[in-house]
Amino acid sequence: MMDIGAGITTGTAELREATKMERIGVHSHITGLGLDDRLEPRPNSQGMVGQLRARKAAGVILRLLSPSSFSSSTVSAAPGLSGRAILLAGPPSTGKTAIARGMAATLGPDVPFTSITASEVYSLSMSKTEALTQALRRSIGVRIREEEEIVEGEVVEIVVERGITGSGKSGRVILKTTDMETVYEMGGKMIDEMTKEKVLAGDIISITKSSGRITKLGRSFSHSRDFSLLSPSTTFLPTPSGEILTRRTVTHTVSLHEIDIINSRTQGFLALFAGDTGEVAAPLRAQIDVKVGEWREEGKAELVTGVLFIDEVHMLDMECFSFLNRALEGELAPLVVMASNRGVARIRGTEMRGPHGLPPDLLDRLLIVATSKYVPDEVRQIIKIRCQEEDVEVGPDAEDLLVEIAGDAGMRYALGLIAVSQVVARKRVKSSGGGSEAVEVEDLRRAEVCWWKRSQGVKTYCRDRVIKWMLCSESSSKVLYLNRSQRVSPFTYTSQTGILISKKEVQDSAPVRGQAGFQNESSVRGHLHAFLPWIEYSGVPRRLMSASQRYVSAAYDLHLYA
Ligand SMILES: Nc1ncnc2c1ncn2[C@@H]1O[C@H](COP(=O)(O)OP(=O)(O)OP(=O)(O)O)[C@@H](O)[C@H]1O
Repeated sequence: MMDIGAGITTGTAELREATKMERIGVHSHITGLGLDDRLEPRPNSQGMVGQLRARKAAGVILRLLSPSSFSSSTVSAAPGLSGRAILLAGPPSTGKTAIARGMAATLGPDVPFTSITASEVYSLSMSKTEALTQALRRSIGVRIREEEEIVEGEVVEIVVERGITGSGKSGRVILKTTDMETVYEMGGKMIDEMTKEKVLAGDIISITKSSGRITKLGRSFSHSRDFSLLSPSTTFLPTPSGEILTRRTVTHTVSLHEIDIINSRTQGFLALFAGDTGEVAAPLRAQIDVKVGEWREEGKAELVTGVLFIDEVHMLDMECFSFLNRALEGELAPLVVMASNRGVARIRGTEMRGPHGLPPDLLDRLLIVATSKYVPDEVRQIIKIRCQEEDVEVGPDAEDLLVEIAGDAGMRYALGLIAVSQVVARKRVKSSGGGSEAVEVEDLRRAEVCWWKRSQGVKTYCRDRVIKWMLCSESSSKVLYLNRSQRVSPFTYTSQTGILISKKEVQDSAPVRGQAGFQNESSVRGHLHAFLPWIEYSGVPRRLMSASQRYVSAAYDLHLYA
């Protein structure tokens, strides 16, 4: 563990050991924002399709944050800025998270990117503001420069001697450069490291003096004829020149949050791997901020402003919003990118409604980037990219159908069908004893039977709610028969509406007859919540639980608005 001073450590050695596992994820096809050097969006690049204006806006914002992310760019770089916030706003499945992923991929390798969903802040183990503080501090990097002493040279000889009892070992290694040769004594730990790395005479190695870490750089050209010791991946290098012991500057980037946890007495750095880091005491954070400030003044460290992405931001409540307002004004604030698919929605923790479920004072601070629905050609391209990513072959007719399904039931549903229909296609080939495994229309149709669309789910939801209400004797709700149409009885439409009730059950629930007004017709048709501003015998507004198509029957709540 590296100790920079005054007991504050950064633990970079352990952190660098962590490896990442790659897999095909929902956004794994996205490798950037698909912009050219002038920050102009290409129609289809780096896995991103369409949303040209939003992608360009995201690119410009990143430029403000991290000029170095566009090192090849011809656009002049602005100084790094922090504490900015943007809101990606648009309907579901229009690529808000995808754009955030593209931003993350565009940032330099040591620029931190943290992604959370707003509902993650609600936890029993820590307060909402602590969860947000940790997320914000994860998104600020501290780039630390250190001088390291390195021993680098070609191994001339390794000698290991064991004690008479066989327990203790000691030894020496002779290293050379073109200019000098030196003998180094080795203890047991160093010998173990050498054995682990399989170091032999003729290898070119470097040893970090502070940690004793050995890195095998390759084999010397002078040993290129030792065929028995060569593998296809062997790298040949010339014997190094100059001094064996050299100094070089190394740079590590760790996040403020990692420094907090490593220095927290109750947590320790292992908590970083467990994920559950618990709360960090405020005085410790203040101490770390002061120390980082000192390192900056001494030129040992610099701050790297990263990105915090908060998906579904409308799920945050008023307490979180006011905390964010203040946090964004702090010196150690990252770029905060929020996303919401809500239009006007209730601001959690209040009775007020606001655009995207956000309070006006936070909205004032945001740059809003809108995403819009895709045209069928863009949907087709996204589907093609995903098929390639998931390694699924789809026939031309099936591709047309997928585009149609995406328009009808949403992009996510169509993308979800790709992998599923491949399994169906494979089963078809197996049972018919041969044929192409490419997904065909019939495979998609079969997959559709098993996986419901959103609209089917809504119908079942409403049906379940209505049945529950009907069978509950103490329910505060009532059924209202509107009888607007003389042509139909209330039960003619049960299969269409999904309200699977028998005539008897409805009669048992003592319905009220009358007329009613509907505030929102589309909600009524879709069997969602809506208002009944009036019903025939009462001017008191009610909450509508569910209604059949053509307004023949409706279930409403008596108490809520009485
Ligand atoms: N422009 C795009 N280019 C490539 N893939 C895209 C694009 N837009 C969306 N996708 C893909 O479509 C799927 C849904 O998109 P995404 O999750 O980004 O939507 P969203 O706007 O965040 O939705 P929600 O509001 O429901 O969270 C993902 O697999 C995503 O990678």
